[in-house]
Amino acid sequence: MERNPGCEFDLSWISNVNINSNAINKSVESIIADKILKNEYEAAWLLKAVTCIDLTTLGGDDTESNVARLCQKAAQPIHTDILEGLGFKEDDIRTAAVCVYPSRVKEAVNVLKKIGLYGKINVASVATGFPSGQMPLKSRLEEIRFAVEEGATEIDIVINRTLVLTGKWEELYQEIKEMKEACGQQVHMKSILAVGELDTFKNIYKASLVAMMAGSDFIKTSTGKESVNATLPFGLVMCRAIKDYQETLGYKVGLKPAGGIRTSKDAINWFILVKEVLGKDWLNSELFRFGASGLLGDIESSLYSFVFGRKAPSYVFTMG
Ligand SMILES: O=C[C@H](O)COP(=O)(O)O
Repeated sequence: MERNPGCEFDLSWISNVNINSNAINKSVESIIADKILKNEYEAAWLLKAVTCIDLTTLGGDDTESNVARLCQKAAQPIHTDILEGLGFKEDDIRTAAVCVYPSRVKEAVNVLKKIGLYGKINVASVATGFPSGQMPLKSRLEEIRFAVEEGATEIDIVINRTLVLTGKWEELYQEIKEMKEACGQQVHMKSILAVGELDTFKNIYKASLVAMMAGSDFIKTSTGKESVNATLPFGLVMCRAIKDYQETLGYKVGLKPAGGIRTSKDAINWFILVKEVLGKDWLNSELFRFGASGLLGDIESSLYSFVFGRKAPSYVFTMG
């Protein structure tokens, strides 16, 4: 798949945007309503969801050992007995990435290299003054370069919300473009819009387009640290921007909902939304990720119930 190279900044594209909030909320309700999946389809979707997870730890108390555990869990996210019950082998399923702070990147890289999975499981790093983005541009760019040098294969930048809220769209474009350049050719860039702080659906749509014009490989809803994070209405607005961008320029940009996604039901609802609005092409880790620290446990527990026909005992799952 050809990656999004971005395009020139085009103010006229974002100038005449109108979004009806009620219509967005109603559309989400109708897209999600009545979609009852058969159990076996649900199990298949949940396994697919696991392969789309950026398994995340972004705590002030992160250490080398919990990063190592995160990487082990990313390598074997689902208990072997459950996988066997579903007809899979131990190493068939792994998460798309682990996601850590820049200072923890090298530790993740070392663990993944040791178990032979560096390059198969991505190492994503948040950067650019995560979560607020309120740092001088120079240090935000420096942070990207540091994470890349440490071995990050994906960078999750946070956009400067001040520029959105004051309508400085071209400046926003320039900043994100510089961030993309700092990532280099190989490393994929996800742009976190922090939608819960952008005030209006219109701003979310515009920020999505600007981030794509500046060359983002993915647009991501949230840092997980805002008071409102990944909601389906925000997701619908971002999906529509992705679709408009693809219809206009021909490039497919990925979506990463992140923040507060905790349950199997949440994961399935996101898949339904993306499938309905963007189509099946988006239902894989090249174009879709869940940023989540706590989703995996619930998915594993749902799959356990599917395979063994009873609720999982609490001692079975220890993390994620
Ligand atoms: O980028 C990922 C988010 O920080 C994860 O948020 P979460 O801890 O609410 O799952």
